[in-house]
Amino acid sequence: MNEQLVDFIKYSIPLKIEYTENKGRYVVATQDIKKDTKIVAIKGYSTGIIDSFKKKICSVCLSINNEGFYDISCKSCNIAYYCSKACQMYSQRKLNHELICSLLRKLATFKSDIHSKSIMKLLINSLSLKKSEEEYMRLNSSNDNIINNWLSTVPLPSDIEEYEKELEELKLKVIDNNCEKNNDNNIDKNHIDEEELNKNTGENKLNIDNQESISSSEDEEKKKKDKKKKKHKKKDKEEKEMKKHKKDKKKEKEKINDNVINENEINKKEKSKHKHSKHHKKDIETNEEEKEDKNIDIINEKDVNSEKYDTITNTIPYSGTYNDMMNLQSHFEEWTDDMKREWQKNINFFKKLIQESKEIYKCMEDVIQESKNNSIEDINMDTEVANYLMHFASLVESNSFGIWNNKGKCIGRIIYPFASYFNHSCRNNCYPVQYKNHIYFFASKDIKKGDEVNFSYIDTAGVSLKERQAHLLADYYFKCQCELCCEEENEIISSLNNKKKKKKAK
Ligand SMILES: C[S@@+](CC[C@H](N)C(=O)[O-])C[C@H]1O[C@@H](n2cnc3c(N)ncnc32)[C@H](O)[C@@H]1O
Repeated sequence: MNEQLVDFIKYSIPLKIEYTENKGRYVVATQDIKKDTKIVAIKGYSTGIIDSFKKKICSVCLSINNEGFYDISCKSCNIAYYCSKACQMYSQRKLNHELICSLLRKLATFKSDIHSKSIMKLLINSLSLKKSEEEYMRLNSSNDNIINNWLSTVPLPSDIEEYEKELEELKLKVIDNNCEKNNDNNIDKNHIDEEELNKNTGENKLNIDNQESISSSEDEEKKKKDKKKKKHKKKDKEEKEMKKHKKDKKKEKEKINDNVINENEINKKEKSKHKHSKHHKKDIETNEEEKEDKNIDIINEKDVNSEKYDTITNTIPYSGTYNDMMNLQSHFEEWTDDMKREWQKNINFFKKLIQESKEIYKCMEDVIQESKNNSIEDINMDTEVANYLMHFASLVESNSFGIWNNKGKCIGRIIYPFASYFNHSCRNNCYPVQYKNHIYFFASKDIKKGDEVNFSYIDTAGVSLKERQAHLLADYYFKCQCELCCEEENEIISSLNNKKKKKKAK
């Protein structure tokens, strides 16, 4: 259990992982850390975005569009939205989107609670990442090379540059083709046909070398008309969305005015109330309402652009692998039969769903086989898929973080495998801040070499021992053994003992 699951030292990060029986693995400082220091930035591995927010967040780099909607999307599933063509291409080429495209579409139509659906989505996304990892290892034939940008969910600036270059080349190719085919030879390079480009970057048919040739001038004419029509349609749609968005905003403002609180006040209130960002089931279930009890640090662009939030210093440059994620703690063994029964409907659906993609089903078989250490003939896939999904659900509940928009709504969940070794403490010495696909841990006080580094999963200010313990048990399935809880418990025990002694003495 005490194996070094992430090599912090390799990245000059002053942390290591240790283990105790009652608290499991936890993070320890290997040198003194000053208050307010950025201790580490960790990349996310996999996400489960809630469908109703799909247009507000780039499914690759997790940029949130707080003002409007992203309009680049996978036309086949209409589930994955992107902030840029580079992210769209990244999703197709490196994240195996086409393997899960139809699964995501079907999952969106399944009637279940958003909590369970986001877990199933997270598992599907993770399985496609596992396929990417296998592909990468096959091509590089070395496990050591696994520590590579290639595996990370988010493209690095260099990846985006590479794709943008490809996109430029693609543009030039299309222009060249047009020039060759068009006798007039008077196509303005700056007015590159977006449709043409989309055709070549579109889902499931991204093949730069295999460009369609341009047909006769009649076809050209027809294409132009179609294009105009499409443009009008798109414009209409955008206008409608804008109007709706404005209407919603107006309503929201009216609501705020009703309460005689302005937006600034709300933000201020939220910021002071919600410090941290671990999330639990309820966050997802109640995401449509303003939440009472979420822990979130909302950071604005100005802060984000400061050095404090760079992803170079003290950063682990890869997000871990599927196995790193599955190595995390789950509390499935403590699930009651009732909890298992609640999942039955999801299990039946999920079993059928994954069979729709041969590759993903095979991947599922492999991971189950690996976890059971048994030959596939001796495995009852029906039972094992059910157990695997519930075990995964428990793992997600214990380890995932909420993704929040600037209104404090939980719009999805994310797993950062290497951030999951931080234990909870009601007397924490660090706090996390999330931005895009990274989580940053900052010291909230001076930390001494050898101290445990921990953050608070819940709001603890002014909350009694009994309430804190009940909250953690109900939402995170553990009895808190932090320093503060142990101290307070000991105080209660010794005062009870004193009372008993006094009674006896009388
Ligand atoms: C995100 S994980 C933290 C890493 C975990 N200890 C491990 O070994 O993987 C959360 C789990 O760690 C354990 N844990 C975290 N903080 C704890 C605490 N203060 N007291 C007891 N157990 C704790 C609980 O089992 C909890 O479900």
